[in-house]
Amino acid sequence: MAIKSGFGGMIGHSPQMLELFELISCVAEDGESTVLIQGQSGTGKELIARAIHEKSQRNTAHFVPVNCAAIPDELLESELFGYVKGAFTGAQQSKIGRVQFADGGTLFLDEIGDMKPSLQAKLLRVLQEREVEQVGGVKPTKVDVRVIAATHQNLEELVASGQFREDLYYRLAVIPLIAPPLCERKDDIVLLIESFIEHFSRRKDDRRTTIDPVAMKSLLNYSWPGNVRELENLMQRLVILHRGKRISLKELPEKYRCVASEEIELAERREGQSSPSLNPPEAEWSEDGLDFNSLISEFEDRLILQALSRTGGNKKEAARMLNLKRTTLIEKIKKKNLPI
Ligand SMILES: Nc1ncnc2c1ncn2[C@@H]1O[C@H](COP(=O)(O)OP(=O)(O)OP(=O)(O)O)[C@@H](O)[C@H]1O
Repeated sequence: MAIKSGFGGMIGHSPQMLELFELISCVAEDGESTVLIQGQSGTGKELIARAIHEKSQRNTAHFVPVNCAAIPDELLESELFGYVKGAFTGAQQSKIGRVQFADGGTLFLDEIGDMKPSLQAKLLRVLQEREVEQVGGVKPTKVDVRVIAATHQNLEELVASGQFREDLYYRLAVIPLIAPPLCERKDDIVLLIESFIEHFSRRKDDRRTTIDPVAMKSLLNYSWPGNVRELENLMQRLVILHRGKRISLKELPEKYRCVASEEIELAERREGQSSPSLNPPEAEWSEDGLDFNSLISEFEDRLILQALSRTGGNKKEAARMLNLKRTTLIEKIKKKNLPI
């Protein structure tokens, strides 16, 4: 489930993601070269492929995803290349395959490392000759597709062990892209959490679920082996179970509690203290009017403390959320002597 914002539905502001967005724009502009996306499961490989398609001139034709690992070997060939009437028992009429369906558009071959060798040879032909031959057919048909392949496996190792054709590997890897694992771009975690909470909250009502600083720190410490998919699923679960509440460490499932015991104690001590309200302070109108500067300053304090509490004390993130320069935020915290 993709969130409809960010770059082509991709959320991220870490240097790795910004670099990736730039690469996607270049690749989309070119429109022809084959792309190989490598990365762990759940890192957004399909989102990357969709973004390349959507931002390219091919976006008026189909984006056709095929998961090579999910379709049994014996069916994958006819799914990809189609078949002519009578090609095998049950082929009562001809059917075009997904390669042809993607004509003018993009064919996304997910889990390409699982494709069996005989199909790899047929795919190589599509890439080299730009033509496709249906199962049982005699005449090849010209096709104009951009192929984007993806895998969570190390294709170079598969080539070295003889499980993947070297010639196909080089044909696919004209433009290699890496989807970075979430643990290597922790800068994105807070942003992703906020986006997912907003997305899942919007469904029923506007009450917003929030994460307290220690729970946030714990989520930042976690290693995220399932990457963005795992984070997305956890946020969906938390929003459903604790709609509109403030989530603390105890609401997180056991494996996501990754802070030292001293911090847990500290969190428990802080539990008693109320969190700063985001509402503007009550204005006291007297005959002389009101103290404009101190009211504004008080509201400023609340906004800063809220931002820090939402980011687990991360000043860089808090500054981003407040749309302030990091140095400006640090100056304000010092000048106001805020309790952080
Ligand atoms: N940068 C991102 N911003 C927002 N959502 C993301 C991002 N990356 C991944 N997702 C979401 O995470 C989920 C998994 O993404 P996707 O299917 O593209 O990953 P994948 O690498 O192709 O996974 P797999 O290898 O298991 O097929 C999707 O719901 C997707 O919308």
